[in-house]
Amino acid sequence: MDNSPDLWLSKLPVLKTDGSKYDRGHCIVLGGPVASTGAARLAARAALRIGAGLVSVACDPSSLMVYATALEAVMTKPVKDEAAFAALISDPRITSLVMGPAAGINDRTKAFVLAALRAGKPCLLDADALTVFKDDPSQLFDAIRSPVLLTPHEGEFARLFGQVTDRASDALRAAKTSGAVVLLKGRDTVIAAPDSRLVINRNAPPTLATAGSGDMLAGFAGGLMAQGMEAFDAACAAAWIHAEAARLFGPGLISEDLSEMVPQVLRQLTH
Ligand SMILES: NC(=O)C1=CN([C@@H]2O[C@H](COP(=O)(O)OP(=O)(O)OC[C@H]3O[C@@H](n4cnc5c(N)ncnc54)[C@H](O)[C@@H]3O)[C@@H](O)[C@H]2O)[C@@H](O)CC1
Ligand SMILES: Nc1ncnc2c1ncn2[C@@H]1O[C@H](COP(=O)(O)OP(=O)(O)O)[C@@H](O)[C@H]1O
Repeated sequence: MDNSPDLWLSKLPVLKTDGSKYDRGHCIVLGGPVASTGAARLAARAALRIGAGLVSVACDPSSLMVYATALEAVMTKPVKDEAAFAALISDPRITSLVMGPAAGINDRTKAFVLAALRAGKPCLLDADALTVFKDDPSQLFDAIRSPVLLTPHEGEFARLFGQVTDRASDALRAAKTSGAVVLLKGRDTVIAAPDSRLVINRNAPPTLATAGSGDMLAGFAGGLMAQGMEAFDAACAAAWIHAEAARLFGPGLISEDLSEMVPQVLRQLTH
């Protein structure tokens, strides 16, 4: 089935007139090391723009100053180790986690992902949060119990599930194997659920082939999950909104522009 707003428009978060920011969810984005903070910052901004009430970047104390000076509405939380991270996300007001964009391919990222999955929070895993399991993908699949969305590009997909040959059937197989919703990125993005739901997103322009656009997509989907949207619906909505934002912006797009186009896309969708 092709993706369109008909599939998820009625499930987009609706604001309570007397609600507070806490009613709109709190998304935690895992920050990376000091030399590569951009990807998590893009994802955090995207999560905020799509409507999460609060967004925090959780990062090592050594990179805190970079995040703290570069971010305004997004908050920062220093977490020195896995125990500190587990304590942070145990707060019931934390409603989703986005992990992976430039997080680092190392044991720390792996331990934090496993801690997040143990906590049972809705999790979006992308980029390095997938690559860290390339030597033992079953360690990741065995840990998946909560609602999880995996958002690999074809290179990341191959590390966990093998080379892509048929995008739709490979994504479905991956969703069943992992127990997670799988969003396989590309010109046409395939979204597959373990219960065999399958949607193909076809409105993406080639201007999206630019560094960081996948990080923005992660933030959009994670931000919708923070507001209570189910992982599959959040993936479909995020993929469509991401592509529509790029289409409306037109030539010269850089990833930063995507979050700034969200108000226009949402206005068109909801009026
Ligand atoms: N501003 C930033 O800080 C940015 C940081 N990024 C981070 O940089 C790290 C490396 O990301 P990469 O995406 O380069 O991934 P990787 O370095 O993990 O993989 C790239 C390799 O995968 C293979 N591949 C196959 N299909 C591919 C496809 N459709 N797209 C890309 N590669 C494909 C290629 O062999 C390519 O060399 C990640 O942590 C990522 O989050 C990127 O997101 C770009 C922006
Ligand atoms: N040729 C293309 N046409 C349309 N969309 C594309 C094209 N190439 C990449 N994209 C989209 O751009 C995004 C790239 O994400 P990703 O590969 O993770 O990049 P990055 O790691 O730089 O963020 C994905 O959403 C993907 O679907």
